[in-house]
Amino acid sequence: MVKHTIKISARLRPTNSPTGTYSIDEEDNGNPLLEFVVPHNSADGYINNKRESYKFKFQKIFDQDAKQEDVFDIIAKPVAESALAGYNGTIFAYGQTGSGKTFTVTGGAERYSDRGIIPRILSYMFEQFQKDSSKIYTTHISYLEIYNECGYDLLDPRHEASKLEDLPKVSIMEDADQNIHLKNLSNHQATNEEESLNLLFLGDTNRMIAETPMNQASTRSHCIFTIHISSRESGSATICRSKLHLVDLAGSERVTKSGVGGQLLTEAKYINLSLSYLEQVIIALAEKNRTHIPYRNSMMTSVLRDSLGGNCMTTMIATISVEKRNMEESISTCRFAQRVALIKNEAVLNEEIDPRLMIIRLKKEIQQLKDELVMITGQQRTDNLSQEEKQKLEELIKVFLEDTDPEATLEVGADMRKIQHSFQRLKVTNATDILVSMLKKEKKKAQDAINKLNMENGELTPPNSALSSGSTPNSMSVCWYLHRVSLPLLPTEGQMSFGRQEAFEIFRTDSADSGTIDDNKLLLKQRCYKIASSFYYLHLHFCNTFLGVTSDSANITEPDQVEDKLRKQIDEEKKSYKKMFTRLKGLKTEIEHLQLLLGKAKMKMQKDFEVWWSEEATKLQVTFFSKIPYAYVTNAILYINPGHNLYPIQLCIHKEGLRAKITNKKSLHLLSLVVYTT
Ligand SMILES: Nc1ncnc2c1ncn2[C@@H]1O[C@H](COP(=O)(O)OP(=O)(O)OP(=O)(O)O)[C@@H](O)[C@H]1O
Repeated sequence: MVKHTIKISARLRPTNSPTGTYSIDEEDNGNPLLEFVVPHNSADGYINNKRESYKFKFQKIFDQDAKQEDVFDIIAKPVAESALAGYNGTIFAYGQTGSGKTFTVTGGAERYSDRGIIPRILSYMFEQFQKDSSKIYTTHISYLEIYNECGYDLLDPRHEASKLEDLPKVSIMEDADQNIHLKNLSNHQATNEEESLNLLFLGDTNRMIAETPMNQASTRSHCIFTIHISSRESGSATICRSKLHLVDLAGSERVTKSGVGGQLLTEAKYINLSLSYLEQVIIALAEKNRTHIPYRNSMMTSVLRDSLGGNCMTTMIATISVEKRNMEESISTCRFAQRVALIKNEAVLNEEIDPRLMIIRLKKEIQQLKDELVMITGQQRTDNLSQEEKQKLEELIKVFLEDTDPEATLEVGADMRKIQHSFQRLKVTNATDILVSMLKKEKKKAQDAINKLNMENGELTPPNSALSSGSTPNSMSVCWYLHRVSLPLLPTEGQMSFGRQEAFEIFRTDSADSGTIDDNKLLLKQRCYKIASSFYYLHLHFCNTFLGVTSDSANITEPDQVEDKLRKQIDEEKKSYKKMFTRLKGLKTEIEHLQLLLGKAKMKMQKDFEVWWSEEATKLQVTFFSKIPYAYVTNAILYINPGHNLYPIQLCIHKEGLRAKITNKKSLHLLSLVVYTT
């Protein structure tokens, strides 16, 4: 990774007109200063009558007599070299109309020596490709024009026959890794310098064709000529990919000063807007701790995102007209450059593995290793073990498993197939052991639970526990009551979504009312046991009494004595029955009351939950989703963490954006939001 700030240089356009006062001080520690001197209180109406001198530091200043060759050597060559080494690069020219941007980037039309940065870079690159026989280079070229915030492919062959407005527009697509892809922008392979220059001229011609006196696109559009380079050492699966953007921006003069109207005013507004967005991005990048950079505001900043504050070696050339009348714009251009100089970029080597070549290489390596193995062992190995080999191995494993010596080892030799087979076998054996022990544990747990239940309800549970044996007639009643008591508070499945149900469960446990509900449930359970056991005793007692009465009656001889005894017994039973009946009636009332209380608590909890649920949903919407335009969102999953597990909650898309509902404030944490964009 190479960290650096964007390099800035200035180029002054030669002129025969009267110039303002300016000077270049080369002596400032290798960073020359460009100074403009504006007369104090000038009658010419200069912009600022308070200051006289404006100084700007650059890495390099090219005076009026500078040659195209010098500009290439000092500015463009280092960027081209790093692009060849696999780093992205950008060179962009910024300045007012007529200050020499196109001359610097593309070149003058008259002399060969006036060739600009692009043809010189192409020439240099193909020369380097030829010199370096250790690598295979591939070059593709694209040429994009941005006019009135719309992108056009300057290499589209339909340019000749169609108006600019009728051509398909280039649009920006962004992938999951926020990489920019340009739809409708063609990429043309160039195998030599000539082909690449032809593409450059084709693009420039198309740019000119679109021009009319009213529509001088060259002045009012931004152009990005991109060279895509990929290189690979022969035999290597690693591919190096880099992009080199060469950018000729539209004139930077202000609308108010340009004195235009109609179509030209509209264009000027667009230019000003996109340059102002560029300025905003640059200001944001220069600010410390700024997290949001408004790249998406304009097409140009979106395309140049990597070049500004990203993975790129970037250089800016400020083209300056030193004519007296252009002083204001020149100072403004220099100010812009000073801000750009603060931006830090981190260029990384763009290497990737070609999977196709990697597979071929690995296959070759495997075959070599196999051959070596055959040579060493003297045995030709197949992919699978033979039947005989398997049988021998099984015997070895059996002996190993049966060996009680903890130090015992399993010797299968240096054969991966045998090692894998042995592991597989041991895994199966181990899994069976684990399953058996799990089953035993579960069985014990179940038995313990039954015993515990019996002990807890010992006084109420009848002898020969109805719960465990299920053999007495009363066990039915006990089970029925238990079942009724343990009815779930949650609405049934289907009434609530999975996430909502989970949320409600956690809300319920964390709720202040939850204790009361649980207490009531316990009480209700106890009452139910009581009523069930009372029924049981009543039943037993009745049977015993009846049996006692009938068995005793055989020994009684005196009818009136028998009658008396029976009457007394019946009276006793009546009393006892009445007592029991009153007790049961009380218990029934208590149970009914408890059930009502439970129902009420359940309703209150559900209501509280609904209020809290909608409050949280609104909060969440405001916090997380208000910034996501619904048009970009097709689907989203929110992961929440109730307790220890992750639960995805499906979100719904509404007209005004995304809506998500999230649960319990105490124990749920928002972990991540996955948004799939169109
Ligand atoms: N360094 C230079 N040497 C000689 N001629 C130059 C130089 N710079 C610019 N010119 C000439 O000045 C004129 C305007 O330059 P150019 O078209 O490059 O300006 P520009 O900034 O690209 O303007 P626009 O914003 O309209 O595209 C052209 O005729 C060009 O040849």
